[in-house]
Amino acid sequence: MPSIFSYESAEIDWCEGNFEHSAIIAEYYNTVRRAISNLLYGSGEPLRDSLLSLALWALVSAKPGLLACIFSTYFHMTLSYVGQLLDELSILWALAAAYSFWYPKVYFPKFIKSRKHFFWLSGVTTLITTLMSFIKPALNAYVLNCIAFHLLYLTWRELKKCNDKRVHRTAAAMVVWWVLAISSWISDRWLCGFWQAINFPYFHSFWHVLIAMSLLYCCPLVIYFDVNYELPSFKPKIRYWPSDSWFVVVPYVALEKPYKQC
Ligand SMILES: CCCCCCCC/C=C\CCCCCCCC(=O)N[C@@H](CO)[C@H](O)/C=C/CCCCCCCCCCCCC
Ligand SMILES: [Ca+2]
Ligand SMILES: [Zn+2]
Repeated sequence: MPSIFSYESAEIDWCEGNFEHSAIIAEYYNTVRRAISNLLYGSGEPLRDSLLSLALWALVSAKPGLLACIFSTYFHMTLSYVGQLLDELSILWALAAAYSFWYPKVYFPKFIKSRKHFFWLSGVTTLITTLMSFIKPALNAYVLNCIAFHLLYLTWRELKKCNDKRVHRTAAAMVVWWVLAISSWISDRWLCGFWQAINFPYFHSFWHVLIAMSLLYCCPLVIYFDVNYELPSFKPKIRYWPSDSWFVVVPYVALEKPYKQC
């Protein structure tokens, strides 16, 4: 009986051939491109030019989210059962942390009266889903990806109330990158036979870069809406680095204190 740490003991195997480029890295391109997208994921941090967004970012999503990136790299190196579960559970916990801190109060269920209650609800839900993830690990990634549809719904509701063109541009970019990312993820899972027949089994490695790009736009949006709800004395602005005129930009949140009227 192979150990849960053994190479290729995971319930999932991606389209890329195993050990074709290295004796110790099972999926070379999935591992390398994962590492590159880690840099993308981390690169947005220094551009947040306010202590508040840095603190929030560091406190909540950067650490668990970066753990997801590290475990995903380990998963592709080994394709082990432990690697798969660490990858998926770290995403679950990163999402749970992000929801716990940043889910707008206006969307709380009626029986939830405070952020503290919502923390408890998130914690219990995360514990139950963590235990359930061991039942059929092959389904975990599909369930996790469905969370993106809830994020799309929340974005749609917030954009209906917002007239800031930059916010709309950032949300549109986030959705475009996510559509490209999820298309690559599904293509690798369901059309692997075709891609292997034409010797091009790299769509999952594209997923890693594309989902990192989508998150690069998602996180400033989340912080923007959070500041609007939680810090009404500040005026959040979405800005682009290096400048608006570039096609691919790194968005970040700038906090402008409105001028005192008196
Ligand atoms: C108020 C809510 C705020 C939410 C902010 C979002 C915080 C995101 C935190 C963590 C997400 C990390 C996702 C990176 C995944 C890297 C690991 C990976 O790719 N693993 C794969 C195997 O290598 C595995 O098959 C993937 C499993 C599913 C990943 C699900 C991603 C969650 C959805 C992220 C939302 C993207 C934003 C776009 C919304 C339209
Ligand atoms: Ca493979
Ligand atoms: Zn992957």
